[in-house]
Amino acid sequence: MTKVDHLDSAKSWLVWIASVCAYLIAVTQRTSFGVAGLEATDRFSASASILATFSVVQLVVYAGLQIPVGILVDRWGPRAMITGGAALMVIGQLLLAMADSVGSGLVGRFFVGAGDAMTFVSVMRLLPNWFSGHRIPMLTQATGMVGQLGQLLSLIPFVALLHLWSWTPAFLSLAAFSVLGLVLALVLVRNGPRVAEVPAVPTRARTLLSVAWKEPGTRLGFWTHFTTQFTANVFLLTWGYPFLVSGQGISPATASGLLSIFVVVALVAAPILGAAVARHPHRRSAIAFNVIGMIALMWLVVILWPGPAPMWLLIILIVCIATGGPASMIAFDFVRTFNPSHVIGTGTGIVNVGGFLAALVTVYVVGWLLDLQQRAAGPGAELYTLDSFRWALSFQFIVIAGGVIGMVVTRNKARRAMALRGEYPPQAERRNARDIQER
Ligand SMILES: NCCCC[C@H](N)C(=O)NCC(=O)O
Repeated sequence: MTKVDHLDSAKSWLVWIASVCAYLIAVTQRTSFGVAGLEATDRFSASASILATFSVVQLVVYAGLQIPVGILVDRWGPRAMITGGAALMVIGQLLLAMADSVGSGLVGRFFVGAGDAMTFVSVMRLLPNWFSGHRIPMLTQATGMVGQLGQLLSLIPFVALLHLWSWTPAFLSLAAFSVLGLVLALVLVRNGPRVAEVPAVPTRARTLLSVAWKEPGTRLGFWTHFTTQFTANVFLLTWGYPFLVSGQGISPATASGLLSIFVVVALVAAPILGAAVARHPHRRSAIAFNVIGMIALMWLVVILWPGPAPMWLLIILIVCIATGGPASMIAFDFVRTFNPSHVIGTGTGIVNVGGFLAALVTVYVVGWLLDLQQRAAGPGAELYTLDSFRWALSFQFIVIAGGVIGMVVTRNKARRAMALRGEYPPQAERRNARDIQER
């Protein structure tokens, strides 16, 4: 087999399908605790803030492990990491199934977060090993899209099992589901010839990190992920539901319906963005800027709207925020195309911190601003009012502005580096410029 014969082969598709299934299973484990909130409150006699701690622990573990995981993917290969991640999730869900105190529950959730953190970066790392470049933008989007369906498995069959069988058997079945991920990774996932034939490249963690970070394209990816994805996370993970119900005054059932738009938009927008990125690789940042601009504009309109916003406006807002999810996958395309292959895992890990870091900071600051306004309004004041949400959610503009500055600065640096290598402006633009000069 020559170096590229294996690309886009039947085996490539088999490896991709198996690894995406492992990612879908990881997303199911990730989202399972969120849908078991009421049962968890009973089981652990927990308050709302203790329940929130479970989510925060998981997010912190996930974001904190991205860079070490990325480095390990480059050193050990994606297969070992996906298998190890599935094994950790089995342990985590077994612990959670047996847990009867907050402490033991948190340890279980820690293992689930750690295993989950090992999966996505590894799946992304497999793509350039098994597929040719023109297919990767679409496959990147498809990976994100299929993975998110794991959320539906939590929402429907897992919730049904929880009600039918109660806590322990339901979480044991999640552990069994992760065993399936482990077996799939062991039996079907292969790192691919490129990884197997790696020449003598440096594998010291510090070297991998420094090579990936020094590449402006990696930092462009970081800021792109940071800016495109965080508003969706903030909305879905914490503040969307109270903003819609208590701020905008819509019913809980309608609010849940509005939140489900996220899944639909992800399914529709992902192939469109994947095709756009594949056709116009030199317009990737412009595509991301357009999505960010739409999100910022719609938030501005909703926040400035006198009184509660009409339903059509809320729907447009949610469609724009939700498009940020698939748009964030552009960030991983930057990593792949700007970095040498031996640091793609490390670069992907760095980039994947972006959106989750921005979301963690924003979730916290929005909560803090809501509390602050309630205290300032005096005793008996309501925590969630439309006006307090307006001010608190405006913090997102600061994060967006910071992210856009990061993107512009790193994009310029990346373009300068490409120009030095004679790769920028792209050929078509160079041809146009020559034609104009010759006329
Ligand atoms: N269709 C939306 C997919 C968004 C995925 C997201 N950009 C991401 O970074 N995912 C990482 C993960 O571990 O799921």
